[in-house]
Amino acid sequence: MAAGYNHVDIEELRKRRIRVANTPKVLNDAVADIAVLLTLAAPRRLREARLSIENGEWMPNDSEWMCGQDITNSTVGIIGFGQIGQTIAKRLKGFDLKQLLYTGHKEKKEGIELGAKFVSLNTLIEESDFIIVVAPLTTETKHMCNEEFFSKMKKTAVFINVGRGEVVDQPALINALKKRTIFAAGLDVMTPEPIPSNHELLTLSNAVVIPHLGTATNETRQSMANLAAKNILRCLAGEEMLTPVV
Ligand SMILES: O=C(O)[C@H](O)CO
Repeated sequence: MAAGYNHVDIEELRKRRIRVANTPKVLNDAVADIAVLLTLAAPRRLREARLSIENGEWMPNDSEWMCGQDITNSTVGIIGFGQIGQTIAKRLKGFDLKQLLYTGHKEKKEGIELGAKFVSLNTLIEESDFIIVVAPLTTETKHMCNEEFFSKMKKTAVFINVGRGEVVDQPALINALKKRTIFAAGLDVMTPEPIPSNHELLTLSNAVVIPHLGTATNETRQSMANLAAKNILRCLAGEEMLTPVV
């Protein structure tokens, strides 16, 4: 029950003639919502803000205290423009911002229709105030967000990942957050998953980290289960599955 199937050995299954289906589309809205949630939470320093209350450090008389970054009028870059990427872009239109898109595939008319602009990866990294990664894990995307990537980001920029943890060279991200060469990160995915509770990533005040909750709503999990069950029944009946991978 997932859209991504990087955790499944497709070649081996193909060889053994075992059929595989995933559960795309029905989860687009829930994952896009989590992307927007992190795109708001990370720049507004949600983790740090909550901790400040617990630590008795609420400082209402300091006008600069706990200030974050505005999303309105910013430039958001989305890496990966499949169905989830498109759903995120639609939601972000409501924030009056400029959208840059990068896809390893052909430019899609849906992007142009949304008023977004397809650009090179370099342009996206250098010009974005927010970078949202929603790309699947492939041999091309593995560790795509590495030391060089983070070094080209603006110092005030925020990095969001709702795709797969392995798209990011995580030690490079941790380094950038620690040295504050980027402002913050919002992560629904990481390596490994589940992440050990004493992992360094969880100690960083400028990282909002949640445990791969992209599809975790009752409605979406129900739709995913229905789709998976329909695929199984069709497969057993010798019919084409609705969302076949193999
Ligand atoms: O790929 C997906 O569907 C989500 O990330 C859940 O695994």
